Amino acid sequence: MGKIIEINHLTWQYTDTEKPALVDVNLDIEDNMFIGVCGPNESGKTTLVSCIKGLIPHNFIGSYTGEVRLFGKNIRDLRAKELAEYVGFVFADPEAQFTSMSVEEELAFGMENIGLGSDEIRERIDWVAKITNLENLLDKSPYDLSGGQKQRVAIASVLAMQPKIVILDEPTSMLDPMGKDSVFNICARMKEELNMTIIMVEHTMDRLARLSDRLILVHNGKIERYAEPEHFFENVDELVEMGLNPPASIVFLDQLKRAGLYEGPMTTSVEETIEIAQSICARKESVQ
Ligand SMILES: Nc1ncnc2c1ncn2[C@@H]1O[C@H](COP(=O)(O)OP(=O)(O)OP(=O)(O)O)[C@@H](O)[C@H]1O
Repeated sequence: MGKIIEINHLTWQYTDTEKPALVDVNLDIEDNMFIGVCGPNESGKTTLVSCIKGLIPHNFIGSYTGEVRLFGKNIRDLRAKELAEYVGFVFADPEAQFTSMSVEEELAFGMENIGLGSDEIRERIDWVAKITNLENLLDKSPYDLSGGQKQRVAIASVLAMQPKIVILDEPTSMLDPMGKDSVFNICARMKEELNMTIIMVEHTMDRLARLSDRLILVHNGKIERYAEPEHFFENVDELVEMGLNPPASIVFLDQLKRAGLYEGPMTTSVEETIEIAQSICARKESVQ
């Protein structure tokens, strides 16, 4: 698997602000990964993903040093059309993305903009509507849908463009638990079945940690940690100090470690955590 995103010594400061929002960021992301991005408020998460989408520096004013490369090409040299083919972006507020009066038109919009033919557009609409379970809503106004349905429309319109990378910035923050589940499930399928690279900024750590191949911790504009979940959660105290809310299974295993009852690796899987707890109980019973 090759690197598809490379960030080298990236520092970015929005104009008229006192300090850089990102400071000397270095990051490599490989193909077909699910990357979870977490960190406290105002730490630089949205800024980081905006740099990967090329919104920074193309659409913002500020000072930019270092470089971001997508598929080996400097993002500064990529045109809007190429960027749209490489990277799709889903916002927290799906309505911010809507431009049409029906779901079907909404899904077609981006494809019409890049000049796809009507047969290709029809085929892709049917394909994304199936994946995101929107088949019965195509003639509805996107504004009349539930929060979860709206977010599925936003994701479907990004999927229809078939980008290699999909970035989602707090996509579930406005959704109820069912809406959250459906967004997480669709994103998992996008990675597994469509081989996309998913980068998700998210505060719901439990679900994010379970799906992610790697987690990034952004703190004060820097990448403080970039690791597989098992290693990411090794020092729980430090994460809590930095404003994170680790998943319940991690907090539980950390307590077992402190009590001298467990020495193995951390896991975010509920099933594995139960097995660990059961084996500790069995050990204790056999000693008594
Ligand atoms: N358009 C902008 N103009 C000026 N400063 C900005 C702009 N957007 C973000 N910032 C500043 O950059 C820093 C990082 O903000 P950013 O939105 O990237 O953080 P975040 O981790 O995504 O926050 P949150 O979790 O609250 O959404 C903050 O200090 C913020 O005030």
